[in-house]
Order: sequence, then structure tokens, then C-alpha cells
Amino acid sequence: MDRIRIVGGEKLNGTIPISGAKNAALPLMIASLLTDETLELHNVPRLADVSLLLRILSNHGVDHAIAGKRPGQTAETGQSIRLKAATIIDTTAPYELVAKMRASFWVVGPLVARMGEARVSLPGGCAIGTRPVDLLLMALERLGATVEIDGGYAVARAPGGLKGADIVFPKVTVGGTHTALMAAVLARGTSVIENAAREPEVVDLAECLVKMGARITGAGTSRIVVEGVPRLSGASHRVLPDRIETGTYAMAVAMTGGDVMLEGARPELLQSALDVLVEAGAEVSATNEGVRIARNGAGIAPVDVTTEPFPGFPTDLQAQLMALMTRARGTARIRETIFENRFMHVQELARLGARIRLDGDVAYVDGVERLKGAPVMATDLRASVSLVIAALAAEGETVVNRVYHLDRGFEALETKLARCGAIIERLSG
Ligand SMILES: CC(=O)N[C@H]1[C@@H](OP(=O)(O)OP(=O)(O)OC[C@H]2O[C@@H](n3ccc(=O)[nH]c3=O)[C@H](O)[C@@H]2O)O[C@H](CO)[C@@H](O)[C@@H]1O
Ligand SMILES: C=C(OP(=O)(O)O)C(=O)O
Repeated sequence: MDRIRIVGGEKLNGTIPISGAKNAALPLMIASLLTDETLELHNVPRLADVSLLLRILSNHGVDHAIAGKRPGQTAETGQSIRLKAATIIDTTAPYELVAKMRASFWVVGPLVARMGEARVSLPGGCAIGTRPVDLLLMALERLGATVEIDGGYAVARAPGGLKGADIVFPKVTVGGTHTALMAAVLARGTSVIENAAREPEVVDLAECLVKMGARITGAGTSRIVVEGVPRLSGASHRVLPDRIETGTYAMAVAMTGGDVMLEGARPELLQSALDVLVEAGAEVSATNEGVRIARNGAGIAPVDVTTEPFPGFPTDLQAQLMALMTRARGTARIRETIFENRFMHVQELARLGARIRLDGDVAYVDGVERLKGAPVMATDLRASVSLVIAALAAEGETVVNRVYHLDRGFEALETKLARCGAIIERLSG
């Protein structure tokens, strides 16, 4: 199993190209199930989750072609993928595949919308909370599907097709909104999604669906209106830049000090996180090229942050912020409101010398003068990268185990950091 070795203490200086967003690429790829024509996606990050989803889609009958690397392209510059679901050969998404990645459950929406049935394994247990799918299934039921759980599978049926309806989510759910959107676009009549997620990845999906012929208004607000259409066509779409990757490298620079241009980043996708970084003592400036982040001289100030749905501070940056706060001058308070068990990085950060107290959904981080390298491992994607951030500022050597978590969501992580001066390498095997 690969590991990552980091020797801390180097400032980061240079340019980091920001990849396409994993959390947009995945639902966009799933949208290919809605049409028998070709969906061409550009700027798709090279990630384990993308490869796994391609396997899942192949199982349903989606053919794909990945464009070869163009001259001048570097390892971390994404890929173009053409997806074509001329016929759906199987409406079952099996346990072995779905258990590995929660987003794969979202095939349920397009499959039932196009084929009138879907049999999708309930997603696997995940290290950040229980993560039920009741609201996704509620949305499908509102659209007229019958849903039952059979042998660990959610079985949704709508033999006569889906019918437009009002869907009111009692809490904001990104996956629920993606599912409702991808089902409602082919339903007969009008659907209204209330308390919809406003995340940029929902907007990206809606924009692509509109290019495919869907009629959607209000994406990016809490009320999305969808007029169903009988069929969708192919389209070409570029995945938006990854705001979580952007925020992660911004936290890394704030942690080590230095000056880095996050090339291609869009500040409006993570304004709340950039505001927190400024409060913590970093300099942030938006330019035509992207977002520039620097910290020179100033120490790290403690902050008080609560995770919230967009446009609030994202839960997917909570672990990285906690890593940064381990070296603040004082006590930071971080409250996690989205996932009940997303503090698994706390005990691993402690191995590096962090002082963190947990009280329910709040973590109090007492900043320390110095961290010291150690072997660590993490249980999920963002927790793993928080250890990388801490290790970059720790004295001596840290080895991060279970790198497969990082490979799920960070394209060319060690290359991007090494180019900016970090001492970081992958140890294979
Ligand atoms: C691939 C992807 O895009 N994953 C993101 C997506 O996950 P995901 O779409 O799974 O997260 P949701 O927005 O659905 O979850 C938000 C909250 O709603 C709860 N809930 C959700 C569905 C449901 O049927 N019932 C229910 O109770 C969840 O347990 C959680 O407490 O949004 C999360 C919140 O921004 C991010 O952390 C994940 O990185
Ligand atoms: C939690 C995440 O992903 P997933 O929803 O696929 O588990 C994430 O991207 O941080």
C-alpha cells in the first residue's frame, strides 16, 4: 500500500494548478445515463473515484473514451471523457461497487427516470457519519416511484414514468438535490425542489443538464424549478474548478507560510473559507489567474468557525482548518454541524503534537508552538489531507499511511506540493 513521506518545515512558493472538482465530475458523469447520445466532459480530475465510477457506469452499459494526454499537458491537468449510454444493459448497481463510494448511489435517479426501474445497493458505511439515503428515496417517491429496500438494495420502480411534483427537503442535502434534479428532468410535468442545496456542484450539474436540453431554473438558490422533457441529448461541458482542493492548498500555504498562486481557482466558490483564512492571518487576493494566497511573518490567529451548507464554511474543509489551527496563537473553536462523526482526524493530529479537546460537535484547538513528525493514518479523504497539512509544518519526518484515501480526491497531490518546495514523496508498495 502506498504511503506519503513528508519532511516538514519548508515554505510553499510557486503555482498550483487547481483541478476539476471531484464532487461535480461524479454527478456529471452519472448524468450520462439520462441520454443515448454522447456526453463529453472536460477537465475531469484523474482520481480513483472517477475510475471507480467509470466501472460502475460500464456495468450499466455506458461506453467511455478518455482523451489521450495532449502535448504540453502535465500529470495534473485533468482529462476529457466521452460517455455514451446508447442502451442501458443493466439497471442494478451492485454492492461490491457502490459500497466503495457513496456518490455512486446517485445513479438511482437517472436509471429510474430513463428505464422506469433501478436496483442500487445501499452505500457503504463511511467514516464520517451514518449518511442515510432516506431523503434521496423520498424525492423519488414524491416523483411517483415506489421504493422498497430488498436484500440491502434500494429498489425504485416507476413503470409508467415519473411525474413532476413538489419536493421539500427537511434538511439541505447535496446528494438529494442531485438525485431530485436528475430524476425530475425526464418526469412528466413540473417539479419544484424546495430547500435545495445551493452548492456550486449542483449549479454545475444543472448547467450541464440544461445544455442537454433540460429545462431548469433557480439552480444556486433554495428553490429549483424543473419542467420535465421527454428526452435529453448529448452535450459538452467543462467541470468547474475544485473549491475544496483550492481551500486545502490555501490552508497549506497559510500553515507553512510562503506565497502561492492557485491557478484557475474561482474565489466566489469558497468565499467563506477565504474570509476565515484572512481572519487567521493569511493574505488572499483574487486575480485573473486565480487566487493568490500568502502568509509572510504574521502568525496564525485562532478562529471560531461552524460548518454549514453552501455558502457557509464547508464541512469538506473542516479537517484542513483544524490542522491549520493546531499552530494558532490561542484557542480556536470549530463546530461540525453536517456530519456527526467527522472528527476522526483529531487523534491522528494529536500524534503530531496537536492539542485538541472534543465536546460534542465542537472541537477546541489549543495552538502549539511546534508539531513533530510521526507515522499517521487517516480514515477518510479530507482527514488524510489535514495530516499532510500538519506534516508540512511539523519538525522532521511524517509518513501518512492509507494514501488511497488521498487518491480518491486529490489529483497529483505530491507533485503539486513538491513543485512549490515541499519535501514530499510517495513511497510505493
Ligand atoms: C460526492 C459529494 O459530493 N460528496 C459531498 C456531499 O455528500 P452528500 O451528498 O452525501 O451529503 P449531503 O449533503 O446529502 O448530507 C448532508 C446531511 O444530510 C444528511 N442526509 C443526507 C441524505 C439523506 O437522505 N438523509 C440525510 O439525513 C447527511 O447525513 C448529512 O448530515 O455533500 C457533503 C456536504 O456538503 C460533502 O461533505 C460531500 O463531500
Ligand atoms: C466526503 C466526501 O466524499 P464522499 O461524499 O464521496 O464520501 C468528500 O469529498 O469530502
